[in-house]
Amino acid sequence: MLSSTESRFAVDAVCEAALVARRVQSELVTEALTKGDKSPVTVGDFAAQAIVARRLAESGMTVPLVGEESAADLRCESGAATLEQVTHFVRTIFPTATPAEVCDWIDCGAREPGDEYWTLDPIDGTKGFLRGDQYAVALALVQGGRVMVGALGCPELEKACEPNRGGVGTVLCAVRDGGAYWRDLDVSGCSPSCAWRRLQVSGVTDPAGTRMLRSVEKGHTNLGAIDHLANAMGVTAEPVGMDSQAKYAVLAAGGGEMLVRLLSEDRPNYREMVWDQAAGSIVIEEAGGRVTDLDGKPLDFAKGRTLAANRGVLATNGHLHDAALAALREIGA
Ligand SMILES: Nc1ncnc2c1ncn2[C@@H]1O[C@H](COP(=O)(O)O)[C@@H](OP(=O)(O)O)[C@H]1O
Ligand SMILES: [Mg+2]
Ligand SMILES: [Mg+2]
Ligand SMILES: [Mg+2]
Repeated sequence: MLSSTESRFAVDAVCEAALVARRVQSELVTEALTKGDKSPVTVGDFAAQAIVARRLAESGMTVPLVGEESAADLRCESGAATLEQVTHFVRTIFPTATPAEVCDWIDCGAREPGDEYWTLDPIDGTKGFLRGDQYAVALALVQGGRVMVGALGCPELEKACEPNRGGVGTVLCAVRDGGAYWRDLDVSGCSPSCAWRRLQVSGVTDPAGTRMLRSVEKGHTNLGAIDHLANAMGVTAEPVGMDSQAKYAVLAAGGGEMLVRLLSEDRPNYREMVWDQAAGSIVIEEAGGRVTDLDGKPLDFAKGRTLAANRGVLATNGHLHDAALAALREIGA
């Protein structure tokens, strides 16, 4: 099942980082810095990237890491206080870590994607994290432009199959041609639910019965066009807003049939980042679903840090994919 070196590494790393992120969320939820693209980054994002990068270096795997965050802003004087906070949380895992080491570990993620790479979103859904909603630690191994292993740590997802908050959180892992599985995130008490359970997408085939999942942030998608799409498909249920790749987990577990990332009106030329899609897409595919861009093309992870050859993302339980692509064409999305 999930016995390869790579899948065991991915699960252990996302669990460790997700539990630290959860600790940051309970003790210190605040926007630490604003990045060049005006997006927020928190102590949790930096700490999670430092921890996963350090674990990868220790693992002996020589595959480069492509991570979302960089330590450049922590290395300046204005970032010193944030760096101190980040170091405090990294020391809960690596007690002797120094601020300089923490910066170096974070910057291990600055590598360019080649034929083989790990890609990390240390906190996907940072805006959800700041609001106290869903977020995920997402880690995936890409080879030859295809995702081969993916793991998602979702501290606020109670069960994979429902979009509800709470509980001990959820971890998911998928291996190409090996299936997708989930279990509780925090198994420190190791109850019976620390066993892996197979993920299977929903069997719904009638487009009218589609439960749609979408971003909460209107700047990350196009809410008006999602409503048009729902009308074109005859969907009756209101789309459910959820931050992060936690919504990919819900789709993979059969708690929804479709998720769509439409291009926002203010950034129509936006291209998805590899770490925002890699882990979530293999989890859905290995649960029996289908993932393409808005034109029906497969996601191509061999084009650098972005999915430069793809426009947006459409993921479904497979049964509804062609109907969704037809509706996307009909509304001109
Ligand atoms: N204009 C845009 N269109 C689509 N996605 C965007 C975007 N601006 C930022 N994002 C991405 O949307 C991700 C969150 O997705 P969602 O809205 O589904 O939670 C962010 O990940 P981070 O939170 O890791 O930065 C960010 O990379
Ligand atoms: Mg971000
Ligand atoms: Mg992200
Ligand atoms: Mg992120």
